[in-house]
Amino acid sequence: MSNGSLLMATDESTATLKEMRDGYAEVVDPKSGVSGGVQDVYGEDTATEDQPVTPWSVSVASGYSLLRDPHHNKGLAFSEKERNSHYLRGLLPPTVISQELQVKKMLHNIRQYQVPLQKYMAMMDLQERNQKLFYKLLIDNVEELLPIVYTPTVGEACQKYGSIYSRPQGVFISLKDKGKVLEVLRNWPEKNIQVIVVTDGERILGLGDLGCHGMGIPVGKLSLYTALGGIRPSACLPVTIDVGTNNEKLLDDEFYIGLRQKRAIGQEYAELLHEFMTAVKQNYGERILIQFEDFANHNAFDLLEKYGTTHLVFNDDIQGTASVVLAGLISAMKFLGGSLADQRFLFLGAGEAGTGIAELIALEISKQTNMPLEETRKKIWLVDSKGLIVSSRLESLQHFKKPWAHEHEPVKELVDAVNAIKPTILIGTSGQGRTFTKEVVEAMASLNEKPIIFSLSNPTSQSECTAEEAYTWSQGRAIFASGSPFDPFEYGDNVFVPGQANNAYIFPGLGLGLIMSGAIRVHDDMLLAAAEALAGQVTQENFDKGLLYPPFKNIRKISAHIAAEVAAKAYELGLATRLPPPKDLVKYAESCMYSPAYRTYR
Ligand SMILES: O=C([O-])CC(=O)C(=O)O
Ligand SMILES: [Mg+2]
Repeated sequence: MSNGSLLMATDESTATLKEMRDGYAEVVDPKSGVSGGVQDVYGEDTATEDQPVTPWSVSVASGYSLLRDPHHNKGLAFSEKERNSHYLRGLLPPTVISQELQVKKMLHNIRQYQVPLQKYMAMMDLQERNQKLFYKLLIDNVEELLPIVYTPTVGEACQKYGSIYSRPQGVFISLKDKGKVLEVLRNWPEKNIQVIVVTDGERILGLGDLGCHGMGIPVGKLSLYTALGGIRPSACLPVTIDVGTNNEKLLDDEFYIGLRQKRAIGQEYAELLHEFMTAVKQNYGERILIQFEDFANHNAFDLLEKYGTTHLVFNDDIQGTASVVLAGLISAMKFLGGSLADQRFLFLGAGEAGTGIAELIALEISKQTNMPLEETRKKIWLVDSKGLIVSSRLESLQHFKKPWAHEHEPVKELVDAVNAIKPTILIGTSGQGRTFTKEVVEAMASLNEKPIIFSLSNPTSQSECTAEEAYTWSQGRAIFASGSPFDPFEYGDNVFVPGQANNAYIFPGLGLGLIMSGAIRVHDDMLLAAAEALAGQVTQENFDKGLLYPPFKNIRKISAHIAAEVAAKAYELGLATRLPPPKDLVKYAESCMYSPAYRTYR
């Protein structure tokens, strides 16, 4: 499966070919010389528990097996010549069609489904059947299909993963594999992995602990690595680390696919994670990119800190989200006037996304103004489940919240915090739907001519408010963006197109930039560079429609620009190992991108 050659000449396959020849010799009747018959040639029927057989197969990508190999299958698009030379004659109906027509047909089929989850399943099915067609369809129709393979539908898919499960995707590493993680990785058919997205399923989007069913997230994120960032599918590895789940509903669910036990914590957890991190580097080398995704706060920050100095790691929820939000704010400043240093920021939610964004904004302002970070942080306030984070709470705060405990009276409710802090920018990263109430949005609108409101929690059900609510309650004055997509909304004479402030804008380009430069570490300056590159792609025309981000339909071009800036930063910081640097980084990024066009088989 790993390459285009027809025969995989591994030691194993040579051995099995020999067995096949031996087996064949037995069925030739020595007297008549006639072969055939009903003999159990390979001893499979007569095998017993103590008489094992070899489950061998010969990996020749032709004929029937070619049609079932998702990397090479082209379905009805196999040409006459290919059908002749690859033993496909008769295995396909006579018509030969183009990939374009196949895309048209699939899109038509997918549109027939009323239920998004059915569309998701049809897409997953296509990915398993014909990988190039899947990516061609996704790339050519990214705005329509992103909400299917990604948020919000992927959230529902994870919630129902056990019921819709048909074929395993990615690599599952559970507590049972302790001591054998390297072996597990070696079972994966592809050897040249460049990027891993890994979750432990404890905080899937804003949906909480979904345990092993979190696998939908690494699978979805990596589809975007390929579709949006052009990383080859064979270089992408989705991983779920199963240490149990504390979700009682799942533990009682007969279709649950994971370990039925409470989550391992402490040393047991740390040891499995460490074995994984070590095995990954041992198996794939120093330049393998590991993206942590949807870990709970208590592990996410620790893992990033622990492995940030030894591995090429990046936490999408902390750093990717931070970079995309900063990009939106940079473009808001460009069009509204003013600078980030003039703003007051209030967050609802002080977890990975909230504190990650806050820190990157503080860093950017510090770079822009030469003010020390401790000072720029004071422009940023966070509210968590206990209210405004203030210095009187310092003792009891988790470590990642401490930098945000400023001098202030305690304030319990968000709306009171809005009135007390008077933010110009309100950002929701709480994972709690409907927390930007009418009162909150109205308070923002009474304080600001153009209130900037970001409802970032995913999927749509967890969004702090809807686009309609933000525009209506602010009388059409809000500059709004959300983590999950909302349709354009008509208000008065205007149609507002809400921006999607989702890390999907950043991680594919960031990943491509890291990979193409051979970077060995992720640096905060690369996140700033990515944010600036993304903001640089927003036009006046986009902004006039209410968009703080460029449309997703141009995402490959956008990713190439982000990749180029990230790679440039990697070279500048001395963190790149692919030398010498290419002359034109944007062109180089584009030239590295995977194409879903069919190849012609000789
Ligand atoms: O997956 C998404 O849509 C964005 C994200 O990382 C999250 O919400 O955890
Ligand atoms: Mg995430």
